[in-house]
Amino acid sequence: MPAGEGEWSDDGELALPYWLTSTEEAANTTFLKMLQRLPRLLRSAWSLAWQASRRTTIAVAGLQLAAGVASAVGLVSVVGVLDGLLREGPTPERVRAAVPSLLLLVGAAAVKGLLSSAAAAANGRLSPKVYEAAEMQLLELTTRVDLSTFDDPSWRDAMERARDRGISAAEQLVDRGIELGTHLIGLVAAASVLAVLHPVLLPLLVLAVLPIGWAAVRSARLNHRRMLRLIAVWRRQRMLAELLAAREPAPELRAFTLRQYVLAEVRRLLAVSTNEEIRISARQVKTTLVGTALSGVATGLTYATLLWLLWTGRMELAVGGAAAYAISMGIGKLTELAFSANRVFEQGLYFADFEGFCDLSRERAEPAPGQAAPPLFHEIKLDGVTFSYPDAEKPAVRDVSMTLRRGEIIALVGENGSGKSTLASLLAGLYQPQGGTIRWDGRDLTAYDPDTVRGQVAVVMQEPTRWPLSARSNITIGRYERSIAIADVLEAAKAGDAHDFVTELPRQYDTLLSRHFTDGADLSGGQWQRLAVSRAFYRDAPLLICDEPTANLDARAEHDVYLRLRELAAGRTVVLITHRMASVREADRIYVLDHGAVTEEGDHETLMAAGGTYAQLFGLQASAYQSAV
Ligand SMILES: Nc1ncnc2c1ncn2[C@@H]1O[C@H](COP(=O)(O)OP(=O)(O)OP(=O)(O)O)[C@@H](O)[C@H]1O
Repeated sequence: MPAGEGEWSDDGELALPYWLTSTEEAANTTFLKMLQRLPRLLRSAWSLAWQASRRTTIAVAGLQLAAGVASAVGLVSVVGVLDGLLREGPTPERVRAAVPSLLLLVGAAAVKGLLSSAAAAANGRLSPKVYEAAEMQLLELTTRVDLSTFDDPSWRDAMERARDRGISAAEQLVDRGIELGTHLIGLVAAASVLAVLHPVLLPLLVLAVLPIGWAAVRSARLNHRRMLRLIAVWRRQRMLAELLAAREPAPELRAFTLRQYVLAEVRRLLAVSTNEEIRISARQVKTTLVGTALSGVATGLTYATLLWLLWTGRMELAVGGAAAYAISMGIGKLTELAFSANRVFEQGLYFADFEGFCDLSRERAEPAPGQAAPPLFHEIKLDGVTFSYPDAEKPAVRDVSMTLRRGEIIALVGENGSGKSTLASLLAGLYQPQGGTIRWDGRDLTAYDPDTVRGQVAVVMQEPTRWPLSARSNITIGRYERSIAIADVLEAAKAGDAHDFVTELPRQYDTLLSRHFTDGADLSGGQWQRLAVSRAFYRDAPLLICDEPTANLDARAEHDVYLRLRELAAGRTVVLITHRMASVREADRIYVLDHGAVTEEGDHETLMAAGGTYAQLFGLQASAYQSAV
């Protein structure tokens, strides 16, 4: 904050954080729109089940529907029993008349019991498979989108929604779809009986259940809207909660006595979601109350009509008894149907999020032209390359032209945020430029399958990922598909200066590098970096990009790595990003970046003689060293 200009106010964020407003898209889905989409969603969920296991899907659907039919037969036979017992005549005769229906009832109940158990067993196998298929589909699409999509917050929100509820919704939708079908069969049975007994009872029955259905659907939509509104809050709260519980930030949290600050932020976020949940829950209770009251009135009306029919002699008592039973069964079935339709509707909303995310990710998937990049190249040429991150106002790299030849070491220097890492990512084929071209031996990179381009590049990232694998795997994942020769692993480890400390680990190369597991070990920042350098050596690619490979290294290790880089550069192209000016001295060509553009270019002597930014930066570091001695 500029001195003397007051204090930053964070009231704005406390009132309505900017990351909350992005979720204001909240539930534009109307009931009718959703109803139209439901058949398609049910189809997609079923196709996931189909992919997961055809036989189990057929078994589950067949058994459940057969159980539904058995239950319907049971219902009809109860009516037969009542009809037999309540008819006029001597009691033994009435009992005899009821026996066939009674036997049918018992048989149907037994068959239904068997079928339901078999269906439950089959479903027990199908559900986890659907979950697995949905999870795999999500991960496959997530890892196929181009890297810049990860910088797009709306895509990440969509991913969060899909992960949070969407995957389980796929599983649920399959289950609920079957349930809906089963209840539909039961309802058809009850309704047919009623229609036969007296047609006027049927519409009254529907009237009794409509309010419950309305309340259930409204309540489901309230829930879904709540999720849409809160998803960004949950995401942030989870991120902070994970930071509070993770090992890596634990020292900084304590060193800066940040505990109270972060806890207060988590509390604030939890309060936002708790208040919203309480608000929604109150609205849901009101909705259910209205639905149940209206339904009660309509049920009363139905029974009143039945009494009226009996009173006026329009219906016989025997039929009246059966009708009373059918009404009660019908209301039961209709209520079940309304609830399972509601569950389908609710899960459909979440599954629509899953489908939406999958569609979005398919749109953002990297184009993969069939042609493979050449295994070797002589020249990489950038021509007017420009790149902006999603939603960024200014390009991170603008109008950059440069040529990199085989055997050269090229250095990129510049202040923080000047675009060096972004340019390196473009060179590595991680991002596609929005303007200009990157050519390998005259061929535009976009003509090649991006994975095959990356296959020719080894990158040492600024913050290498700390893979929770063994030390050996941390090196060999550089070319995981290659069969592992011990000599190659040792050579790469020695080249990256990792061999010595790895041999001091409790299980040497087999040591698991994660403190989260028993017998796991953790490394220092510099040791992780040495492993990353070894991984890049092991990858043995014609283009090596080192984004501050020595930031965490001690002076001797740094010196050794640069010596080896020189050796490695023979026959390869090395791009080096570093703030240590002494290390770039040896580069064949140095590019100075400022606000994404190249402002100076040449070897060390040329740039020193030019007396520009490079000479200034170099002079600053050299004088710092000199004054220190
Ligand atoms: N993932 C991202 N999403 C949005 N903007 C980004 C992202 N990464 C970098 N930027 C922005 O792009 C610009 C260039 O960043 P870049 O990381 O390329 O700079 P750099 O020169 O490598 O910096 P440093 O020396 O600090 O590593 C910066 O303004 C930065 O804020």
